[in-house]
Amino acid sequence: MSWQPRRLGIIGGNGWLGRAMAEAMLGSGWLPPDALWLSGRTLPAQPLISGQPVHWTTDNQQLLNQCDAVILSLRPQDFFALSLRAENTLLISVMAGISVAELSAHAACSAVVRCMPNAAIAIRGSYSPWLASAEVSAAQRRWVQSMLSTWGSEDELEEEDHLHYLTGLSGSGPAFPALLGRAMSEHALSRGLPAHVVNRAVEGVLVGASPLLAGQNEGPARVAQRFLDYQGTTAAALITMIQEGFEQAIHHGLQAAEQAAFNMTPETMNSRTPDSVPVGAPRTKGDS
Ligand SMILES: NC(=O)C1=CN([C@@H]2O[C@H](COP(=O)(O)OP(=O)(O)OC[C@H]3O[C@@H](n4cnc5c(N)ncnc54)[C@H](OP(=O)(O)O)[C@@H]3O)[C@@H](O)[C@H]2O)C=CC1
Ligand SMILES: O=C(O)[C@@H]1CCC=N1
Repeated sequence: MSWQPRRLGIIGGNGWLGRAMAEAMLGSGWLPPDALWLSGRTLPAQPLISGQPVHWTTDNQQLLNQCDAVILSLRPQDFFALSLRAENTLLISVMAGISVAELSAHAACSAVVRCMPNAAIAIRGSYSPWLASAEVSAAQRRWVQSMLSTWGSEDELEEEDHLHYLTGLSGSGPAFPALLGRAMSEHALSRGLPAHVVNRAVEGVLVGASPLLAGQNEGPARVAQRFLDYQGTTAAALITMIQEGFEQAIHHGLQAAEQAAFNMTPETMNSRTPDSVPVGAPRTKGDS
């Protein structure tokens, strides 16, 4: 038996992720535009999604009344201020750190899905792990899987702790190669190389070479080991990076993200302002 909502809504539809999800679902032809409702606190300057007209509203309750499945895509710190009654709705949250129990209690709703996509939805390359409350039927789960497939790949999880962990690893993950690229660019520029060459060299590494790690190939640990065994210039770089704490820094970063996901309170949410820890100039305990 299959399950199909009459209409799908996205609360926070004009945000970074909300719009990307909508573009993926419409752009792939998976959802017709008249079956999509989007809401925001303000109406968008560009209302078309994938060049097609959809329903926009600033009234979340109107959206809830129209839709049998609703994605919550607002910032976690805005969630508890949201007035929501979604008794007969399949509620799907992409919000970091808000648990199934919190979603269910705040929205008066028992059929709840949490999933954690990432910014690669924009190119339909997101990895989106997800989990569902017991009240979500097998048919609804299959529908969720087919929706997530329009964003990229997916896996159903059994433990919410794993979703908290993956919020850091894969949800935040697209930022990590970007940080690596930034560090490489800064070093090359400081050595006087032309900016256009630096940009193309870094892009060649991050975008051109990453498919070497894809699916059926060797996997990152084997690739790194092959270069270490080669004992050439690459090994010189890798050994120094490892000795300087590269892997430890990654492990600590993933742990920090996991803790942030576990510890989503209005206080902690508002404390990570962009200039509390500037990228490229990490603060240590002694800094003022
Ligand atoms: N960005 C990412 O890479 C990822 C984000 N996430 C999660 O996705 C969620 C959305 O993130 P993101 O898209 O980046 O955030 P944005 O800030 O870009 O978008 C959030 C949107 O929510 C809207 N909004 C806020 N309050 C309300 C409300 N009461 N009613 C309706 N709309 C509201 C805002 O609309 P307006 O502008 O009109 O106020 C805004 O467009 C977050 O919970 C985040 O944890 C998960 C994985 C990856
Ligand atoms: O940085 C964030 O909080 C969001 C959630 C996971 C990825 N981006």
